[in-house]
Amino acid sequence: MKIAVFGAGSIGVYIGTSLLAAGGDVLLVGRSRMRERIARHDVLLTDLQGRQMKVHGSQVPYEEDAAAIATADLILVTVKSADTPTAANAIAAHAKPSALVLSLQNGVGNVDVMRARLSDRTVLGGMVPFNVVQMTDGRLHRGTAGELMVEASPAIAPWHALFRAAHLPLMERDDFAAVQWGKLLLNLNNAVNALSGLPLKTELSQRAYRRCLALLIEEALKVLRAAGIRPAKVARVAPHLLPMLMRLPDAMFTRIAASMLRIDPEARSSMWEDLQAGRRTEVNHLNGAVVALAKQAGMDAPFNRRMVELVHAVESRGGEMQGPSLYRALKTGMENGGTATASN
Ligand SMILES: NC(=O)C1=CN([C@@H]2O[C@H](COP(=O)(O)OP(=O)(O)OC[C@H]3O[C@@H](n4cnc5c(N)ncnc54)[C@H](OP(=O)(O)O)[C@@H]3O)[C@@H](O)[C@H]2O)C=CC1
Ligand SMILES: CC(C)(CO)C(=O)C(=O)O
Repeated sequence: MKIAVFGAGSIGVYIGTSLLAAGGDVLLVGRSRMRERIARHDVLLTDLQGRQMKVHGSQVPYEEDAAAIATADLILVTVKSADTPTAANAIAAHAKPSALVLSLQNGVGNVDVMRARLSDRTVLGGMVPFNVVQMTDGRLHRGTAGELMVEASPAIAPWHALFRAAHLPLMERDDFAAVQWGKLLLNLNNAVNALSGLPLKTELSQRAYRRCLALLIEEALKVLRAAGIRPAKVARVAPHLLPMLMRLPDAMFTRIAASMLRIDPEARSSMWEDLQAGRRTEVNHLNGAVVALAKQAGMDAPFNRRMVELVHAVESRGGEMQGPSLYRALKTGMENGGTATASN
């Protein structure tokens, strides 16, 4: 049974190569940059537990033509959210009708986007709790822990053994919308992290950045409550405790929330990687999803709205923001509703 990874970047190559090394028949579909990188460096996967795995580049099937997914029985979609419509169109054009499509993306809207375009196929949601960064030395480094979650379905049954063999067990969840919102609350840190320019651990160790995150999560929790959505606990801390924990002084946070800082010092958010690569970010699909849900519920979400503006300003002009400036900029948005500018 064949697996195609559609959008082989950080997550796609990490998961695809892990499945390949575990004996899976895997094909990666992506861009020339990654194909060349794999040919040059092989694929070296490392993680925070010190595990290392090297797969020779010549053993990693990598195609740039989407038509290569034609023989796949499982298609893992690992493009960024803005590319989901293109991925769905390619699947509609080339994949077997029986192929199972599994989105391993952040955000709450990708599965619906694909289902709308692939109404005759099975499309499931998946959630990747851990972080993978492309290091300058060619490694793909997993910097946090956690198990993959997937929407419960009989269609996933044939794939459990392979994922388990690849040290990527799949946890089936009946409450998948809640899982996605639970993950999205954590992803509100992606923008804070990207604007900080710092590794996740350094950023989260600074109260000024955590206070920004507390504003964003607290607002999102209010919006979710108004919309009747209960986010699931997808990490060690329950969602409603996050704002209080984030606001603790550094010494207390380090002690009480030690598990949240169990992050490799090199780990960064995927949005930081986008800014570094000069790509558009997923901010519209993360903080923007809170703003959109607020609108549906007849509310406003000014902190998340402001965050979307700040990230767009940095996407076009570059720059980083220190914690206190970012906090002031979020609060300014609340008070004035003005247009964001990136500053220090
Ligand atoms: N990185 C992480 O640690 C985590 C990421 N996620 C989520 O996983 C998803 C993937 O993230 P990540 O792996 O970081 O993203 P990447 O940008 O590293 O990988 C996506 C890849 O897909 C390529 N791509 C886009 N469109 C196409 C297409 N039509 N055909 C072929 N290739 C295409 C992109 O190329 P190009 O950019 O050149 O278009 C890019 O190389 C996102 O939703 C992210 O939020 C979830 C948890 C952790
Ligand atoms: C794992 C996590 C939460 C790390 O920030 C992530 O989802 C991302 O980088 O997109």
